[in-house]
Amino acid sequence: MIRFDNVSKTYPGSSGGLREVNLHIEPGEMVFLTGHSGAGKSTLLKLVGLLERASRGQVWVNKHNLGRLKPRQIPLLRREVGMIFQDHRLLTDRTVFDNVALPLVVTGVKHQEIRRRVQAALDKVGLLKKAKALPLTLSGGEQQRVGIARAIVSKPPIVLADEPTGNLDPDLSREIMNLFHQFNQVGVTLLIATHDLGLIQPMQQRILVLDQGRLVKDQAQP
Ligand SMILES: Nc1ncnc2c1ncn2[C@@H]1O[C@H](COP(=O)(O)OP(=O)(O)OP(=O)(O)O)[C@@H](O)[C@H]1O
Repeated sequence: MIRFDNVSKTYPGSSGGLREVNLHIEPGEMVFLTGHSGAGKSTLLKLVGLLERASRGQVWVNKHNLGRLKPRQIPLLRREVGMIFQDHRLLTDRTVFDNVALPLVVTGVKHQEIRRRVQAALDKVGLLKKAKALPLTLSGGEQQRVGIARAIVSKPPIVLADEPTGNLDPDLSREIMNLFHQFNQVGVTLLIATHDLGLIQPMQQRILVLDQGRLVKDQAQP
């Protein structure tokens, strides 16, 4: 589902990035990505989500070689990858419904279908009753769940999350992890970057460790 062949990423004027990363994630896996601050976790996710391009090597996502994508194929790939960020990135002047609907609106899905799918996504994250609320009237955990609903509304086979529990207390963090686990149970491939080892160790999933841009450990599911 996700493959890195000798992938390096350099940023102009920075020693950070990724160095010769090789990696293979099968369909339906749930994988955690960890490592010190600046180790390259966000960079790796951005390469999968096409927010950055590799400097060397090949990134494959759902059978597409990202270095060879034609411009018209980019929106298609974006629909196949849902992204969740620590800071939610919600539009504060739009309702919860409108925020979740956004990925469908930009790809021209019909009004009725949008309604049905947004309701289904909000139901999954337990926020149907908040559809008309504005994001800033919600708690941090609820805002994060809106971000998750937006990431899954187009039913992507791959979901990436960058520090999704970074601002949440331990109970809410476990709630979010349970949600991810439920998505994984229905076949979604998940790649989740986090510092929070205490949260991920009990989940008994595969853990990848980055150190200064190198993949230094790939610890299989026990
Ligand atoms: N757009 C950019 N321009 C220049 N350097 C960058 C850019 N993005 C990331 N870097 C550098 O690449 C390195 C890896 O950054 P990245 O954000 O991938 O790390 P991270 O493991 O996600 O860190 P954190 O846990 O602090 O979010 C860092 O040294 C960072 O300064």
